[in-house]
Amino acid sequence: MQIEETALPGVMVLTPQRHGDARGFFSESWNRQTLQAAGLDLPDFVQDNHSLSAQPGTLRGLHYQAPPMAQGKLVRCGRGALYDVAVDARLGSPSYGQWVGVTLSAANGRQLWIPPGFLHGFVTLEPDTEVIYKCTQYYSPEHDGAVRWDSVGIDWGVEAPLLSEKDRLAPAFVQWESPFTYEGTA
Ligand SMILES: Cc1cn([C@H]2C[C@H](O)[C@@H](COP(=O)(O)OP(=O)(O)O[C@H]3O[C@H](C)C(=O)[C@H](O)[C@H]3O)O2)c(=O)[nH]c1=O
Repeated sequence: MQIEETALPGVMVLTPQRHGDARGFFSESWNRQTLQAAGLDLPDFVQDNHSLSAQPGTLRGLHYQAPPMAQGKLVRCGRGALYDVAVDARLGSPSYGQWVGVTLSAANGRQLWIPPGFLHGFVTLEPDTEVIYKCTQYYSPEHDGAVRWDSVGIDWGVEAPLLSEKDRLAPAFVQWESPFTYEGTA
């Protein structure tokens, strides 16, 4: 397991080992002990999500669930490729409003760990991209929210992405009141 920090403290890139042979490869996509041995102790996951986006240039985000249903997410790509983005939304954080983006693909096997308190969004880079992610809290529509994709200064690499109605109507980051507060940890 390779663990890399990003420019945003707390947001990490995890790349599990792949055991290749003439058939293809085998990889343990999630193993708590492996991460603990590497010094990374993530919270428990309670829900796995899986989405398919048929068109490249599909953008889902920027999303969050407010406390007490805030979600940490471990995101990976099952098919295709995506540019995955996290934004620090914790009021009082030294990196508040800052973002980081990582290309995740079925080919590179990279995963992005996004702690609670961060907005999450992605834009797909290939047709029929499938995104699979583990969440540390259950889905709660009452706590679900969105911030406009183009209001944080993120370089998505697309001008006119395919958006849901919810994402089209989301408030801009500067108008949005974050429900998250920074607690002095990464
Ligand atoms: C998130 C979620 C959604 N749903 C239902 C609700 C809707 O009927 C349908 C599509 O939901 P939504 O349009 O919110 O899906 P995305 O736009 O992919 O949203 C997700 O994409 C971003 C990038 C995320 O990080 C979040 O997990 C989530 O906000 O699935 C569920 O049944 N369970 C769930 O956990």
